[in-house]
Amino acid sequence: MPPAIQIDQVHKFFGKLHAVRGIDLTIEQGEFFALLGPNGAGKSTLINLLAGLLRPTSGTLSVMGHNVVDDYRAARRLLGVVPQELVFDPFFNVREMLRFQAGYFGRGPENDAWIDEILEGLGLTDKANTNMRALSGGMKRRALIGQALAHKPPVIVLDEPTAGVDVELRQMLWQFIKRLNKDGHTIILTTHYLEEAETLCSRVAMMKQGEIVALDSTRNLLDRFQSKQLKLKLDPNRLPEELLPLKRAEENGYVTLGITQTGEIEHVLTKLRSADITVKDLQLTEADLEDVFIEIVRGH
Ligand SMILES: Nc1ncnc2c1ncn2[C@@H]1O[C@H](COP(=O)(O)OP(=O)(O)OP(=O)(O)O)[C@@H](O)[C@H]1O
Repeated sequence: MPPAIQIDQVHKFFGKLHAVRGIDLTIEQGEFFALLGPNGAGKSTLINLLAGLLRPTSGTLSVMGHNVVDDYRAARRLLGVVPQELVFDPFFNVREMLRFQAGYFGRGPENDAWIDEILEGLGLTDKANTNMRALSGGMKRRALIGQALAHKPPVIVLDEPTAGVDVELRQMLWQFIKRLNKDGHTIILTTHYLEEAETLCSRVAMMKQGEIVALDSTRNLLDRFQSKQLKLKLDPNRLPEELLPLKRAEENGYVTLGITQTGEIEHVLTKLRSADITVKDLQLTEADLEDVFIEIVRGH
């Protein structure tokens, strides 16, 4: 079984700008994978390279074993990418647009049941006969996601699918995408909502300045980094010197300390007690993917 995605030593230059710097990445079939990184890290460039919209300066990329340059048609048919902009004839209604898109990739009437599923999964059933021009911005966005899925591709790339989308669609979209993943589709997601990546994705790559700076299971990333935060309400100017190295943040009268094990809480409290500092409130939270992300992106 070929991997869903195989990327070997890929570089991409835009003039002098080295946007993708020697990426190696294998994503197996059936994974729910997150590609994260700050603005300008190179995520969209990598996705555009996968979709054959850009050519790598060097290196190779393949989708389900098909090289995206030499075997473009086959690779493209196996991939569903939400386009940056809707490309459709404005006179089509939603169902016609989806059918047309599927037809472009060689699917015929046998695909109609799938199109019904997409319409339902994205909450578009009652808009199926509405002209594309007449859709609201949010509905157009749903149609855009539908367009990427219309030919039932085994590998689905969602680039910021929930940016600017309301809560209802977000929930609906995730339910639908989770089901597709359960049915065997490989999902690759880029998002700035790290909570989404944390709850949905089993493996994460973090990119920075064209490179992958972390690649691991979500669980390992969360475990590897300092995993707890202790928030204390106290006078920040009186924090004993021994505790300063643990300090991570200070806001609204709370000081946040990073700790690795619960046993350390006792140590912190003893120090505060002996310095005669009153703690007015105390909260203990697990670090999340956002903390890991900030730590990694800062550290490189
Ligand atoms: N067509 C292009 N021509 C020139 N430079 C480009 C082009 N596309 C992207 N870049 C540059 O390549 C770098 C990577 O951009 P890219 O859009 O891949 O980042 P990103 O990680 O997707 O960011 P964001 O989270 O903001 O979408 C940036 O410095 C960007 O300005």
